[in-house]
Amino acid sequence: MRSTAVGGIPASAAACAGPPVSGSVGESRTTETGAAVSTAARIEVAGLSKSFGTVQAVQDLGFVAEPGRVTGFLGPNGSGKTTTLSMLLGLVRPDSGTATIGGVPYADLERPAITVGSSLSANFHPAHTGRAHLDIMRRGIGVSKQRVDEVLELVGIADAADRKTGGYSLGMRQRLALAAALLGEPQVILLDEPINGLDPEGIRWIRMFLRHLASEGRTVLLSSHLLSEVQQTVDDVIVIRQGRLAFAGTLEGLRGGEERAVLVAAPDRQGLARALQAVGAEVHGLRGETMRVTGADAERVGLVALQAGIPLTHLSVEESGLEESFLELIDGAREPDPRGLADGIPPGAVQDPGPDAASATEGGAR
Ligand SMILES: Nc1ncnc2c1ncn2[C@@H]1O[C@H](COP(=O)(O)OP(=O)(O)OP(=O)(O)O)[C@@H](O)[C@H]1O
Repeated sequence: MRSTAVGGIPASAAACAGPPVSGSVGESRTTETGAAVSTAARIEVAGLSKSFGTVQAVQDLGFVAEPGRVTGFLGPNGSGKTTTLSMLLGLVRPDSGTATIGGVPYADLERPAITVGSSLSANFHPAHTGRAHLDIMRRGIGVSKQRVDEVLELVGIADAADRKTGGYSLGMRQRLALAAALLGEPQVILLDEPINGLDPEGIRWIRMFLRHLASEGRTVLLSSHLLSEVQQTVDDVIVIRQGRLAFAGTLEGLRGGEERAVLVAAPDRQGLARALQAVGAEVHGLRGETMRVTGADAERVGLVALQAGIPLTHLSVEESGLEESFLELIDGAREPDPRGLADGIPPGAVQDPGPDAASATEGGAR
């Protein structure tokens, strides 16, 4: 079957549907679009630590990334994201702790390259064409030649398939890395900085694409050092700082659950302020021509103005303090949020560290 794509998104869920995940069976639920979700594709990291010489790259890290959701794995440069992803993929052996997929370490998965797709070690030979690169990879994991054409279509680089990757732009390389990750139709997709280097159209495309993959019940985990880069894509966020968990939970949780103020402007500011205070709202003064109001949502503010006969020239909800919360977490000004942490790590997520958590080479995260 050759997949048809509309705006880069597969026309049907079947276009990218993959085989069931090997490993533990687990409970099942459905996504908002009705796709089946199995905990067999859940990523769980518990008590994970890794040092390189004197550098403690990852320290007692624990989080869960759920199937059917896009999870952003965020932290500044050098905070341990790649090391963690490498441990999940069995490329780096943890000093302690576990990193599992459906409860099973990568190296023990029945068909690891089919269960998990990753862009982590995306190294393209500059003299190879995109198609040749994918063809070598598909032989390694044992999928059909036809699948190469399918993934080239899916990621929108079919036209460049027979050009050498040495001439690819960064955006094209990102798409090729994603194509490689999708070759085995995996239920779990790990992407290292997939948005970096994409143009605005590419960013819009990858956001829709990743959301589509999650809507099919897949687990999508993507790293980034910029919240702004991923905040329109992710459902959940994991923030790490100096190798330690700083936050795990939903975007709303990261925002801190704080009320978002309403910004309102009217020629009769005094009258509007009085009318709002009369219903218990707080008026916090002016931002230019605009008043900042809490204790009433935008609908209520509009209604109060209408009832007072005061025409409005502006009514909006204040931008959230999401970026500020994130920056405070990563520069250490905000303490790790126990509410967020509890959100992200269900009871029982912590497991005994197993000596065989990774069997592969001690190659390092780079
Ligand atoms: N193979 C290695 N040998 C020595 N130190 C390493 C190795 N891999 C990673 N480190 C160190 O571990 C720390 C975490 O690095 P890591 O690459 O995991 O961070 P990161 O969050 O992915 O950073 P970036 O966003 O810059 O890619 C850094 O101090 C890094 O220098």
